[in-house]
Amino acid sequence: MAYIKFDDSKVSKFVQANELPEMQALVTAADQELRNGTGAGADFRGWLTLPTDYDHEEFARIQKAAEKIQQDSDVLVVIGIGGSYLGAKMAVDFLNGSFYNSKPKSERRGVQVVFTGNSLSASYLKELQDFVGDRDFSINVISKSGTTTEPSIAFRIFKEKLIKKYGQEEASRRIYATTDAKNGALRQEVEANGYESFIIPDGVGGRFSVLTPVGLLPIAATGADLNELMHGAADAAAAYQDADLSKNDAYRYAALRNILYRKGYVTELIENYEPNLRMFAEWWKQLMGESEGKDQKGIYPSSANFTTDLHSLGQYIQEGLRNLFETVVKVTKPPYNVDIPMEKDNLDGLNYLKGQTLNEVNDKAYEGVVLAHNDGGVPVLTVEIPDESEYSLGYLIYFFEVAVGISGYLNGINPFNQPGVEAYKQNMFALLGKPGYEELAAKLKKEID
Ligand SMILES: O=P(O)(O)OC[C@H]1O[C@](O)(CO)[C@@H](O)[C@@H]1O
Repeated sequence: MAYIKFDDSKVSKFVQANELPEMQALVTAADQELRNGTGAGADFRGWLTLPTDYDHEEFARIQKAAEKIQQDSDVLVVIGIGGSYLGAKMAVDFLNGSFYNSKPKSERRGVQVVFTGNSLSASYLKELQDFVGDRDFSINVISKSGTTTEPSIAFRIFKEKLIKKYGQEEASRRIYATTDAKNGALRQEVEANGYESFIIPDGVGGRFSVLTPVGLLPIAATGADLNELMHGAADAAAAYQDADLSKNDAYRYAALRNILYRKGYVTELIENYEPNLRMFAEWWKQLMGESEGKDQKGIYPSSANFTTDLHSLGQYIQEGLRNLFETVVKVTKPPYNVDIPMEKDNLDGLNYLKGQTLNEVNDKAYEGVVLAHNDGGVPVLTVEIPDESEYSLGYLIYFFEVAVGISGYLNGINPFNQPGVEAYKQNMFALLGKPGYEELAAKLKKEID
């Protein structure tokens, strides 16, 4: 039986029986492009084999570094943006729950892990500095280029704090840099100051890098089991190899979302019923959006957190513009369950829930929502994982990574580049007065005035 249960029964009202088989030839062609490297962006397929083909010496070094951090620090400050942030944050939340950082030390497997360098908010940076306060801390700065503005500024600020507290030598021992093997500003700084460093492999783009040191060091710092994470991803890599749509649910998901897209369902909402999967949605949005939104086409990836958003977005999903479809990531057995107390007076009328746990109530909400939204004209796909273990997360990550590779080729784009991200950066550099941008600065100034 498949480890991830993929349920597409709630798209049958919207997709004719012949449509999926008709996609098989295209999926087979997309599979060949992906596997044989004949598709666009082929140099960035390193993630395909990553779960089994990684640097084991470096993997062991990451675990050692995490142990050292756990011994000498209360907090690990992780600095990065985009693919150098979202995967790590998503995994830390998924595996450790919503209140991990607030738990007393004795109830945590690892150190507190906080994230910065993912915005230009001075207030956030200040609040985070105050949060770290006088406590012992280390830094994991993550940047392939080393020149991305947001993490570069945050790194300067936390590096200054680290040097003030420990002096240059000890500060250098508390900085872990995850960056390119040879190139970039951060690599230069590593060489100059002797920081311990980990490598972002060349063939793995930022949004596919969660199973590289980019994600692995912050995850390990929380005490999570990296071997199980990689094991889950490796088993998924083996499970999702067959191009046959009847045997490969990740490919089936890719094909169905393309069928829906061509009918006008141009927005996909990734949904969860567990708050610690909120960041999973953010990771998925980058994976899908940066991979597919190009050449003036692509599904717009959005998200909703249930049941919370049923009381805000629920109205729109039920009755708004009919261009939405939903993909629910469902957890069969969340880590905890809660009994609902019965009250003698039953003033709120809740005693009808007698004998039902909160997880059962949540499951009924899911079932009710799927039926209601389906009736309202919204196709719903469900990707169900058994639990919130490291193994399941590794499996799930790979499911969506391989699906977006196939999906991108089905839609005739290069799923592995992100040229559009540069546009705002160029303008920002010009407006900030960065040397080399004088001409653009003059042009923008005219437009602004
Ligand atoms: O790791 P870097 O070079 O700081 O880049 C950060 C992120 O910026 C992007 O290049 C564009 O958003 C992402 O793909 C990448 O993950």
